[in-house]
Amino acid sequence: MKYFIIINLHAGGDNAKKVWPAIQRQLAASHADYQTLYTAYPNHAIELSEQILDELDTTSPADAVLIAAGGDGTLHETLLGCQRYYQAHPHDHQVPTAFLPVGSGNDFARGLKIPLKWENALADILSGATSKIINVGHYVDLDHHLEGFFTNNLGIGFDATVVHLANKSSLKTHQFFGKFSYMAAILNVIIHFQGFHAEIQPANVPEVTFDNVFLLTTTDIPYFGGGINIVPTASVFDDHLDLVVVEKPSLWQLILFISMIFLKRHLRLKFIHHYHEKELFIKTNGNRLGQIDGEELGARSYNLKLNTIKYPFWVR
Ligand SMILES: Nc1ncnc2c1ncn2[C@@H]1O[C@H](COP(=O)(O)OP(=O)(O)OP(=O)(O)O)[C@@H](O)[C@H]1O
Repeated sequence: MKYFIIINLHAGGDNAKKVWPAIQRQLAASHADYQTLYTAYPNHAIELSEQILDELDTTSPADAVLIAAGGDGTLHETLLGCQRYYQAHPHDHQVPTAFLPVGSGNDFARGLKIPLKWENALADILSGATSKIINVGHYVDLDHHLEGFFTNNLGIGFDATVVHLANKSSLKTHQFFGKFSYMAAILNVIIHFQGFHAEIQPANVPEVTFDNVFLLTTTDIPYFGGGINIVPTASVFDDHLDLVVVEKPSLWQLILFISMIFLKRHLRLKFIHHYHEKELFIKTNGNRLGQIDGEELGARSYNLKLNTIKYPFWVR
């Protein structure tokens, strides 16, 4: 196997930089044939994966594996580059991507049961993993004729507002206080959040309208927000997406929601709506923040079509 590692040394509040020498030692001890590409700026992993696939197209080694080393953002960018490349250059054999989790949230690794200890994750990549088809979330912005992908989730409302506030916090990059910036952001959003209007159109089901939405998240994996088990049954191995709509809860409903999440029974609550669909249409009103795999989408109204596309993933 020839491994192409795209590493974001800044992932996990520079955790990737700290562990990179040890990763290189494990690669050498395993006699792995690899090449490293370092991301130099945000979104660089998109270009790097396109560049690798372009080079591989001329040499076409069938035994190549791309490794995204970083957090969920680095994986998102790497897969986005792959999708863009193969959309422009359709190919019978697509190079699989693996994930080495050295970031902070690592929801994708949790969702696919990839070991959170990078030593074990790397050992799996180097031996035992094979190429398996996963279903990556795909959205089309119907108003702006744009499209994109998500490996984890696409959220409008509560989760996106938390991401936005945490990103603005001066504590974000601090190894210890970074976690508190998220907690402070969550508390702030819960107190001040104004519900919004949303129309949902699942395939083959009549349109549903909600007037006071708190959280509207479409997920490809069970987790969001750094380990919250929002849809325990969600899986990238089926071609469905899971949508969770939470209407603005009262204080006691919020306490109930949080407690039931721990029991994995929150989806039975009356003010929570769960859809498991191959295709979804979502329309929201007003200036609302959105997030995709933990990255901000901006504040606007959304008019989206969502489904999944298939991609080979290198996993045990
Ligand atoms: N050289 C760089 N300098 C600054 N930012 C970078 C660089 N390379 C990548 N980035 C950006 O760093 C951001 C965070 O990366 P990533 O999501 O992988 O780590 P994380 O936030 O620690 O992990 P997680 O998303 O799992 O919480 C991404 O938006 C990415 O574009």
